[in-house]
Amino acid sequence: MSLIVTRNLTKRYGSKTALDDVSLQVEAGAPVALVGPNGAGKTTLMSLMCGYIQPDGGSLEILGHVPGSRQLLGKVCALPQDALLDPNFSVGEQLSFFASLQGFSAKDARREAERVLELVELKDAARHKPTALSHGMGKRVAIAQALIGTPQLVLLDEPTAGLDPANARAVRELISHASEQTTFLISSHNLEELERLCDTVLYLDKGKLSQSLSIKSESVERFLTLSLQDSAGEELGDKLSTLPGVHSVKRQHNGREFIIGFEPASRDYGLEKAALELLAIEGIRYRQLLNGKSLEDKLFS
Ligand SMILES: Nc1ncnc2c1ncn2[C@@H]1O[C@H](COP(=O)(O)OP(=O)(O)OP(=O)(O)O)[C@@H](O)[C@H]1O
Repeated sequence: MSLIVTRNLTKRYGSKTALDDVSLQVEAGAPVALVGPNGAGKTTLMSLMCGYIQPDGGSLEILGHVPGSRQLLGKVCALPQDALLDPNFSVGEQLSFFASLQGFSAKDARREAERVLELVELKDAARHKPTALSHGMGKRVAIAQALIGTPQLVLLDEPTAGLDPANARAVRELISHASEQTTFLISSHNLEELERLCDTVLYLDKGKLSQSLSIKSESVERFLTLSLQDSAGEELGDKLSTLPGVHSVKRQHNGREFIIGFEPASRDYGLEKAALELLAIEGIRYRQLLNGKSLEDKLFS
């Protein structure tokens, strides 16, 4: 059974249509990205999935049930963008309480709190009050809260917003790790991060699902993305076009990036070598040479 199915899902706030006829299907598995500009309807879609608000048209089912129904208790969890814990109780007490709300006995609830804190590598934080935690630790605790009871679907809104690179990486790693049991739907503006984590991207724009693409299924072999330290002119594009197997070169970001399309048959790393040799001859310094297009390019080119 599909994890999420929406058919012609529509939500209005007064005269504003926040979600417009959205039909999509998500299967359980690797994390799914939900992207789109500000006001595109991402939070609205997540709120509908949580059952916090009701649709005005169409249908939405999670694991075959209407959001908010008893059958989904403990199976769907959400980490809102600004999840807050009560400053008056210790982290362990609060997580045990949330576990008991899901039906765990008092003893099992304490164990479950310990288990999820261990998952986010914050076992020692159990006795601390939330005010004693750094922002990054607080975010990890909130994710631990979302993992109580090993739900089948966890909705994450900007899970690494405001985190330093080390904490952001820790959060990404724990999402990857927990993905073996739980499917994450991640709303974020950080495309680079989503690309690392997710297999599928849902792109909302002005309330409409304008694209749904599988990042992994697209052949990553047919493009190279060359990023330079400084910008280079069209001449570099012309020279790259003459390399064996190249069928297109797109210059972008004021000449700081070139997307090189090439024939899959020429996939023997010869092209990478030839491109790097060309840069060396031209005295052009590069930042990186990546296989495939960035998610940004896939969505917007
Ligand atoms: N409670 C509300 N009342 C009226 N309009 C709302 C309400 N919530 C959202 N909207 C409007 O619905 C549209 C979709 O908003 P939503 O918050 O779902 O977008 P979003 O994609 O999450 O945006 P962001 O990336 O800025 O968080 C916006 O135009 C927003 O102004």
